[in-house]
Amino acid sequence: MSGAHVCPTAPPEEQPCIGLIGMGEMGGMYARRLSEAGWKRILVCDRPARFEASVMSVPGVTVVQDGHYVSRAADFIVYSVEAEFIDAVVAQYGPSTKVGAVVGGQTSVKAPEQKAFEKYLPSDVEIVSCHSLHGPSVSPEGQPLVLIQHRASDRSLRLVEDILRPFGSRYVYMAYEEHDVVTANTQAVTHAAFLSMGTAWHASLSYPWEQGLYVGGIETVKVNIMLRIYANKWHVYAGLAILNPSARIQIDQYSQSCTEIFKLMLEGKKDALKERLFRARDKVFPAGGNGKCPILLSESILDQFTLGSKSTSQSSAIIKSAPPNSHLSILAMVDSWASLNILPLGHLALAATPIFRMWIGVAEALCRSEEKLNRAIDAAISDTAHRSDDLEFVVAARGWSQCVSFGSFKLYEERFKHTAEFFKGRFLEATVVGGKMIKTILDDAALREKEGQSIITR
Ligand SMILES: NC(=O)C1=CN([C@@H]2O[C@H](COP(=O)(O)OP(=O)(O)OC[C@H]3O[C@@H](n4cnc5c(N)ncnc54)[C@H](OP(=O)(O)O)[C@@H]3O)[C@@H](O)[C@H]2O)C=CC1
Ligand SMILES: O=C(O)C(=O)Cc1ccc(O)cc1
Repeated sequence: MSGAHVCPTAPPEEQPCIGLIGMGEMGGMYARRLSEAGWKRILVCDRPARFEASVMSVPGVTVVQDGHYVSRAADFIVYSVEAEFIDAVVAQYGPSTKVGAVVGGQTSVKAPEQKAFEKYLPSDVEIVSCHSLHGPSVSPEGQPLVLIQHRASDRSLRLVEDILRPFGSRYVYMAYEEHDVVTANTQAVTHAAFLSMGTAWHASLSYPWEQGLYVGGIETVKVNIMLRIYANKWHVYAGLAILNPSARIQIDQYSQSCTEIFKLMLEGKKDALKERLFRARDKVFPAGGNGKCPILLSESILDQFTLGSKSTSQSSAIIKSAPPNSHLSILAMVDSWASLNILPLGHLALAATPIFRMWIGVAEALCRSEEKLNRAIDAAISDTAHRSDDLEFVVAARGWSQCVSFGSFKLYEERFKHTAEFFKGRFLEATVVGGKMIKTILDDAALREKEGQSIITR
């Protein structure tokens, strides 16, 4: 390719050839969006055994047998495969990469990807990696897209920027190492919390929002996101938890924080609990802070996204009668960040995934309100309505932490799929309602950011 900018309105012969290896959720989303943008030379493949099944009639997209056919022809190649397999896949196809091509990967954890690229890509191939910080069903417009100029000229970085520009994402430039620290800070504990919620509710054999528990306001966010995560691919969460060393430490601390807080609850040590949680609150959400407040919509708007509710009047009656919650999952998250001196609020502007944006919004809404925080602490000490769920939650958080520390993909897969199976019948509603909730929250945040108000107090 010449050094000039490339653009999808150019004649096909002047366009770069774009290669995608791995045609699952993210590879498929990239293929469709690149085609919609007008790119006309897109070569894609999945596993050779799926060649026939992968054939699609998307303008500009040609499905080929395997990664060799992609690698030898494409000017920019994105590997969108499981992090667990990136080494094996790059070992297989990397040496076939066209001289002078640029290679990147979509993996959520970059250490194994970097190692594989450095090991197997010929030295005349450049590396500009990427990572769309959102799931495949979220529009990339306005979302962060990490670009990593690792072993590459500015010209190659520009080629990748030009190719991905039609997504309308916001480029965030990072080094490989920084990527893994930032994504651990934003995703590790966030996912551990939702996975543990699912495991705990599954252990109780209940869909609590259908019985008047965990409904309305921030409870609605918990349920919707838990279901959203279990509806996604297990290996996405396994990869970023098991293969990112910073993530492991944080998931372990999360489980520790859950246990210690729960012990204070059982012992009725209200002063100690209060002192610990307020200290954590002050560290993670400092007074005055950056003048910004949570991304979260008002509780009444969130109420609209309650799952399983028959009518608005019925659901508001349920919400009013719902017992107060200790919010162990949220408070343990804030406590674990404070214990590890992590300030994830700082990543909000640059590198927040939609789920992290909402979840830290929930935590901030709880922590910045003395009244809400005191109510959660009172409930933790005196109200036993949620105690058995909290116990299950502590056990679940410990289980996930052990699973990650053992580094077992097999165990992770079994735990994940076992619980996903239990919630399967609720995924459709959660995808529709949760999708609307995410869109409403993100649109609201974007609007306010545009208006220069930044994030809210309402
Ligand atoms: N889903 C998400 O929310 C996000 C995921 N990511 C990252 O993107 C990557 C892909 O994730 P996602 O698309 O969700 O996962 P999928 O499982 O949907 O897609 C991965 C695809 O790659 C295929 N594959 C595996 N080995 C090969 C091979 N040798 N040649 C060609 N294809 C192969 C897989 O086949 P098989 O199933 O048979 O193994 C599968 O079809 C992961 O690293 C993930 O961490 C990043 C951002 C968001
Ligand atoms: O927003 C989240 O945390 C998600 O669960 C979706 C997701 C998963 C993996 C990524 O690498 C990026 C985004």
